[in-house]
Amino acid sequence: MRRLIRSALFVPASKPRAIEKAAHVGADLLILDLEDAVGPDEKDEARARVAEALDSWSASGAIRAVRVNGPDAAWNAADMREAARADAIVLPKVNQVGDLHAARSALSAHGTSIPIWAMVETPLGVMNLNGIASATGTGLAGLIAGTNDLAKDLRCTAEHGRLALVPHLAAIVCAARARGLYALDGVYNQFRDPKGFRAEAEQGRTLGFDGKTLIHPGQVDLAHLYFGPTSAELERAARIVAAFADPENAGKGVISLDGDMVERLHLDAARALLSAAGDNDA
Ligand SMILES: CC(C)(COP(=O)(O)OP(=O)(O)OC[C@H]1O[C@@H](n2cnc3c(N)ncnc32)[C@H](O)[C@@H]1OP(=O)(O)O)[C@@H](O)C(=O)NCCC(=O)NCCSC(=O)C[C@H](O)C(=O)O
Ligand SMILES: [Mg+2]
Repeated sequence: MRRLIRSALFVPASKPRAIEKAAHVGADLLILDLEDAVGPDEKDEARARVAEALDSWSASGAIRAVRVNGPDAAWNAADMREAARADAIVLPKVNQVGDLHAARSALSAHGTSIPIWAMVETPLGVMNLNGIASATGTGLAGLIAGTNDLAKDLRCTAEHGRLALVPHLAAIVCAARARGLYALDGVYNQFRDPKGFRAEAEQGRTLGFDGKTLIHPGQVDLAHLYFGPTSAELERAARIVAAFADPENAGKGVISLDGDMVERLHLDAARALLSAAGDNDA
């Protein structure tokens, strides 16, 4: 059963202090960024830090990923070589399924089959979601909404509870769910505004995202709070499992629990939740 990924912290590879700090912040996924957080003049120095940064995160318990510069960038080939050391790779601005096949080939040439996370952050990427999400043979693990780039390219504003982005976010979740992939929400830029973060995290959870991408360590605990599971959800799941295990309910398709109708699909969801929570505790 798959583990929970509630928090995915971007860590600029150009910031040694942030790399050091990231090892201890408790994020489920750490994304060492070689792309937008790193200025053009810092790229080579940042890339040279990848191996050491990944090593320094090996005891963190997090999945360690590297976000490379996109296939059109001059830095891409060198980035791919270093990223092949990670547990996973994050590809920015995925426009079509061919981008995933190209990345898979490059990673194979470096002798690795690490999972790929695709950032959906262009109008073309949203339009091609079906094909992108169907590319599970490329080792695709999840979709990540890139809300800053998407808002820029759509020329929409990120106001009114992300009104203009919501249809695209829902499409990303739907594509991920249809193919059994993770779906992670975009970042919240106002990193000193916990109230605004809470509202956006709640919205992301409501839309069905598994977790949220983050830019600051102060956002990790809040992401875990919103992308749960809460202790009440865990207790409820345990009660559902226990109820179906009761010999009185043996073979039943539907039972009554605390005034609710509970079906076997709820039992499956309860088992998945308990298993994922157990994996993260391990
Ligand atoms: C946003 C920041 C530039 C703010 O930096 P700063 O003002 O220095 O923050 P603090 O002083 O509050 O930092 C406190 C300590 O925390 C460490 N820190 C800060 N950020 C991180 C981090 N991301 N990971 C790990 N540690 C971090 C500082 O080093 C301080 O440590 P200490 O000295 O011990 O107290 C900064 O937070 C930042 O650079 N964040 C990441 C920005 C980033 O990665 N951007 C690119 C990814 S987002 C994106 O591209 C999304 C997508 O593509 C889209 O299109 O939407
Ligand atoms: Mg982006």
